[in-house]
Amino acid sequence: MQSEMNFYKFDRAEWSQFHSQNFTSVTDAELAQLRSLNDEISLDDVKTIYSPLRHLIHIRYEDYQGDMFTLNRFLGMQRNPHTPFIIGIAGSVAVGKSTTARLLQLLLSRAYPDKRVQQITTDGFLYPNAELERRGILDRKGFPESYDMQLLIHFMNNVKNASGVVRAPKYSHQIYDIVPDEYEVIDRPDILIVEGINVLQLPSKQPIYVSDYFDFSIYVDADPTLIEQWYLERFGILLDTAFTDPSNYYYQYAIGNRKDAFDMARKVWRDVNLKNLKEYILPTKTRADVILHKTTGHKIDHVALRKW
Ligand SMILES: Nc1ncnc2c1ncn2[C@@H]1O[C@H](COP(=O)(O)OP(=O)(O)OP(=O)(O)O)[C@@H](O)[C@H]1O
Ligand SMILES: CC(C)(CO)[C@@H](O)C(=O)NCCC(=O)O
Repeated sequence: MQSEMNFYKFDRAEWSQFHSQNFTSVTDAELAQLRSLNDEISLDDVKTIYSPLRHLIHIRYEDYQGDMFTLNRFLGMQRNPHTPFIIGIAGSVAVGKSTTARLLQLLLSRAYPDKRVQQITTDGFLYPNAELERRGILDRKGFPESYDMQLLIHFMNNVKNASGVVRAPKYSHQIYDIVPDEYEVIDRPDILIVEGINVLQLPSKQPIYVSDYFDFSIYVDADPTLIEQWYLERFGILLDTAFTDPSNYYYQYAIGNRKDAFDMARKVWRDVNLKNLKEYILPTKTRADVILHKTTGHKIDHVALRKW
């Protein structure tokens, strides 16, 4: 907790007070849509936690647009370049970053029907397995050296410069690799949500951080014992869906002994993802603007807001 000394801390009841009087709260239709996104999401969290969070993002987005306007006025530019507002979401493997990103995308799309809100994960910037193998780091997937950071920075730069449609490589958990010749397309969004374990990390060689492109950032936090449980639950789901597909990375595990498969997953959690969390991900927590702390059942019990 000492490491979060530059944060205001709120429990659920306190945080829920930060609703705006003049900004619509989450509607029943939105709640229904969120249910279809992930039927485990607590609708109470959406009202209590995400609605005030959306309000905070709304204020920051307005300020950002004001700053862009001021800059253009100084530069004597006639037209506002379409520079997107970028939100970063960091946290451990399997803590729920992509679920949080999808939830925010939906809530922000609803708040701004005439704006384009897109989402992307940095998983696509991992080197393909063949390249990881060539470098002798296949067992370091997710660690800083397993990402093509130069490509990621280049991507962020193109998105921020609004230079047109930008493509990003695509990662698949099913094949456990980069999908050849398939891309995510980022098409001049007004708001882009970038989610990944590495988004608040400092660069090893590059002069610029991924977070230099962020206008707002969130860290999703939880006790590692709980995250391990979520990781294993998701592993179970991956196994259940791999049975019928021999091209699925998990197929051999799916048709084999289930206990052996889970023993293997527990080992990968301990030796790769937990290690990565402790060494490289957790130290980035206090760089975020907001920390969402989750407890059992993914319920958010605390929110921390950066003071300065
Ligand atoms: N708010 C939530 N409520 C219920 N279940 C959730 C919630 N967030 C995440 N989960 C579940 O937890 C697991 C991990 O979530 P998710 O895939 O979003 O994590 P992630 O941080 O994006 O992981 P990775 O970095 O490996 O891609 C999934 O099985 C997901 O369904
Ligand atoms: C793709 C990442 C790195 C991040 O999402 C992660 O899901 C992963 O695959 N980690 C490597 C170890 C493992 O198989 O869980």
